[in-house]
Amino acid sequence: MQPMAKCLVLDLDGTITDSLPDIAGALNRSLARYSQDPLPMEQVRPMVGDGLMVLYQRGYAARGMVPTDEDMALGLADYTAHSTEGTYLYPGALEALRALKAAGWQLAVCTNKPEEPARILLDHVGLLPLLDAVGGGDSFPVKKPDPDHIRFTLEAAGATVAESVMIGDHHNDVAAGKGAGLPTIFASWGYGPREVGAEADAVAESFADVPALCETLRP
Ligand SMILES: O=C(O)COP(=O)(O)O
Repeated sequence: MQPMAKCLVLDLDGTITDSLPDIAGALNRSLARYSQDPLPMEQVRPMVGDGLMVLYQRGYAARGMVPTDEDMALGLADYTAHSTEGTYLYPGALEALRALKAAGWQLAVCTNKPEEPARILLDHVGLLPLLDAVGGGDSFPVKKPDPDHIRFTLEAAGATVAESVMIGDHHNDVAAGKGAGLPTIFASWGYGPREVGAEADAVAESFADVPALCETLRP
């Protein structure tokens, strides 16, 4: 029987792309509708990781407010329309992912960001053609830290848990990866606190480390 290809499952925000400026921008435009001062980017950073809806709830809570369903719907549409303006790939991402692909690895993104803006962003940075699946925060009935988000994404990629590795910068990524039975890599350049690295099987200091760590974790 043909062995299954190995698969690297990647988180998006804070792992592949620095998306914080556009996420904070959309949140602050939403708050501005209520004449609220913008939240500084450093205050928004730890609010990222549980999807856009939770981000809006956290951002509004910081101003003593609760977003309405309309705020959420407008926020998603506004973010989707502006998600590529100030968002960039982390250094070495394209090179590392091309190298893994050339070595026969499959690549899948598992993000809590809704699938539509995730695909727009991945297309914009030139990664979409390299990917075997994109599992967004609204693609399945669950999202990270639920391990099923990873399992469903792997299934969409035609890959198996037994041959896969997870990389992410957030506790949710490591927890979901471990819960699904994958070895995990902490992306130390992202938004997560350094302590998350202690929960993972390996720590990558930069994208250049990733191909070798994948081969070590799935020889
Ligand atoms: O949109 C978010 O809050 C986080 O998305 P991520 O899962 O790609 O980090």
